Amino acid sequence: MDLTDLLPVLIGAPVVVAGAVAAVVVRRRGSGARPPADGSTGTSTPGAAATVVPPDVAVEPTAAAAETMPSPVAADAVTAPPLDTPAPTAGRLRRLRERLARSGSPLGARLLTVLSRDHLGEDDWDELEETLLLADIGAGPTDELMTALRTRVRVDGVQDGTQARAVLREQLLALVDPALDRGLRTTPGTAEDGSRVPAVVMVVGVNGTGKTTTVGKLARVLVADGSTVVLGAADTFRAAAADQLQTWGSRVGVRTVRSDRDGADPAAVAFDAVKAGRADGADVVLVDTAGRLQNKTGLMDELGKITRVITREAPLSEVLLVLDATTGQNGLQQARVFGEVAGVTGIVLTKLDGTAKGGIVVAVQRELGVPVKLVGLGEGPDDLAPFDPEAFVDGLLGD
Ligand SMILES: Nc1nc2c(ncn2[C@@H]2O[C@H](COP(=O)(O)OP(=O)(O)OP(=O)(O)O)[C@@H](O)[C@H]2O)c(=O)[nH]1
Repeated sequence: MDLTDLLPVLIGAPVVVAGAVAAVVVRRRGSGARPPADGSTGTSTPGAAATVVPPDVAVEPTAAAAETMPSPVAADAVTAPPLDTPAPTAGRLRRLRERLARSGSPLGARLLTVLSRDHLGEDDWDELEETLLLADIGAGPTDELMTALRTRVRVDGVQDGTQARAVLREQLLALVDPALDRGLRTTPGTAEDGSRVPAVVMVVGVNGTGKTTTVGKLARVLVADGSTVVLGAADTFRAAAADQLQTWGSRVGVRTVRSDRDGADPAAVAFDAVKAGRADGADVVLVDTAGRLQNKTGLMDELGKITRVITREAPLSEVLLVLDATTGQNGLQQARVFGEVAGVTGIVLTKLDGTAKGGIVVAVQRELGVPVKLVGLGEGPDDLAPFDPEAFVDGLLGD
């Protein structure tokens, strides 16, 4: 599958050719490296509930920004570092798939080794089952796959490695479910009064799973495709999270709405972000949230409040749950809780590069009944890819 197949799936918008993207997004090529640690590229106003932080470019402030910014934005532009150019998406897909193939090969290789044996005895079937369970596919899907494989082997026989691969590919693909709608809803909508409202994507999940990083990477993808984006730093629990987000944004010319105080009301920041996005005519507002809530009631209260205030300005288009693929059963437990409290519409599975347990994709989709839409495959700024079932299964099996 190539870029033209992929991008509409990711953002539900027309594909923009690379040259046009560059023209829209980038003034100058940057290093492409990870965001700097200081995040100190914008201005902020003490005392305000939330501050609109301009990107490092001479962008006209929005009405909301103008209320809160103490000095003209253009002053920053003189000394601002150059903007990044997000990696070309065509090359990115190939690179990420190769990485997936490397990380997933233990699963695919082990399965294929067993399945290619001459006569499959019970020990071989046990080995297959164990391999699937160890890869975090989950008990139910493992049973299904075992039954399907046994049937295929009995009916058709598996003569050689090529045939074994074809059978396995078909069955794994069925488990991952290519029919699920994995498109991200990032198209602006219309308010009751007929005015244009941005698509609002809220990102939730336990701390450390990669939420802020994912919001930053996603902003790059959207910007690269020609969308205008505003970020909302509603993870007010950890002060550094707002700095981190602001840094991601400023690298691609995206403004961040944040609070200047630790522990500020996340709902107020989220509201201000959506309001700024609306005033700004942005296409998408991405809202980062905190995940450090001790119990389910607290989580429900906080996410419920954020959702309520956001929807006063614009409906929520997506609630993306970020899960760390390396956490296995813990991740599934988290998924269950967030699924109950947050109305999750899609899953982002991060750190797939750090595990051979790609089977978690299947388990988590089953657990929540919503599709994996994006996968994180590294710490680099462009290591986020739309989840593509065929590429994923091919990655697991190795090309
Ligand atoms: N290897 C790898 N690392 C990742 C990936 N995504 C995120 N990370 C790393 O995971 C760590 C945590 O990421 P954050 O984005 O800060 O996590 P968070 O969920 O926002 O955490 P809090 O702000 O504490 O709630 C960082 O070191 C990221 O670089 C990925 O796909 N692969």
